[in-house]
Amino acid sequence: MYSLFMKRVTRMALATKQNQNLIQIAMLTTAAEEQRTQFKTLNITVPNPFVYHVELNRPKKLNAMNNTMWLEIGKCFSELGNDPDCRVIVLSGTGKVFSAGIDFADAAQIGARLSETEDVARRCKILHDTIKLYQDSMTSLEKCPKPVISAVHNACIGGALDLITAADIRYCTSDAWFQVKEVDIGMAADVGTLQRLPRIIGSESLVRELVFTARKMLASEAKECGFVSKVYDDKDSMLKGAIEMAADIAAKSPVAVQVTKRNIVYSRDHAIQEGLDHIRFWNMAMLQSEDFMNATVAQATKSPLPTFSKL
Ligand SMILES: CC/C=C\C=C\CC(=O)SCCNC(=O)CCNC(=O)[C@H](O)C(C)(C)COP(=O)(O)OP(=O)(O)OC[C@H]1O[C@@H](n2cnc3c(N)ncnc32)[C@H](O)[C@@H]1OP(=O)(O)O
Repeated sequence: MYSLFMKRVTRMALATKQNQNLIQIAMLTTAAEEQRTQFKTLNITVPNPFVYHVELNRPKKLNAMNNTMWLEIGKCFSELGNDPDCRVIVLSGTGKVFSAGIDFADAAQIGARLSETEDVARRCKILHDTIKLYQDSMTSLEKCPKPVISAVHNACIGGALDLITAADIRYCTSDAWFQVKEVDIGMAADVGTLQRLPRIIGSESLVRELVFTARKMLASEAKECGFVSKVYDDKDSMLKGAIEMAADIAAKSPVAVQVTKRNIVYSRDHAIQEGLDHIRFWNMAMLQSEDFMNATVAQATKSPLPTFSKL
């Protein structure tokens, strides 16, 4: 009699748990729906609990980055950075290519504004503010404490390469190619590539070759030099792999993952002792978190990974 009662209670508890999971996915989908409608150039979905998929979404223009897209990337990553329902972000592009870089039509509009402005100081202000806005847009990926996995297929040119240098993890398809195209349009790259690329690929010589010549780097070379960590046969398998990796990270303590990201970014830009000081101050607080206690007990007792509350 008692065991029958327990079986019923267990079944009810499981059903409640399943319902809770369904409710959670439904709530996340609604939140993503709200975000999706908010953006004109980005498509946002939630393929797994806590995993957000952001797609550059101007396929007819090969996801060229117009002013709206620069603005929306910054807004999107800063909002997801603060959203407790989001723990990891996969970034990809819809349509034929990942992105053809800056939108020429929008760049021409900036040119038109400049030509209407007579004074050099005012013209400089227009350019300064535009470059700053675009820089901040790219840096929003790095400032977002949630890991960003970029998944590139086919072309990734100019501004698009600036974008993925600010991501945490880079995957691509075997047909992907990368091009620091700026010198070919008569400018020095100014929104992140020159600063981040040398820190991603070990060879300064290769970086300089790529930025001075604007030659294409194919997927095989990108893998060989460590720019991407995985190459997939096609886009479907890449997105599946990226989302699986994201789900794996999302199951871990958000405290551990986010403090890790903040500190790896900080340590890249500081001396070793400064990095050590930084993490010491973070962890004198974070090691008191329930996540640390629960995860340590689970590891020590060979129990499954606990579930962690939202952060
Ligand atoms: C403050 C400054 C901050 C940042 C600066 C960044 C600098 C850069 O990003 S430099 C890189 C600029 N981009 C390029 O040079 C790439 C230009 N595009 C191409 O070379 C080709 O389109 C391609 C990627 C090789 C693909 O070729 P193909 O398959 O033949 O397609 P297309 O017919 O050329 O293009 C289809 C469609 O997309 C439009 N388009 C492509 N690229 C852009 C772009 N960068 N800006 C605006 N529109 C673009 C193209 O015009 C076509 O549109 P239609 O309406 O069908 O004509």
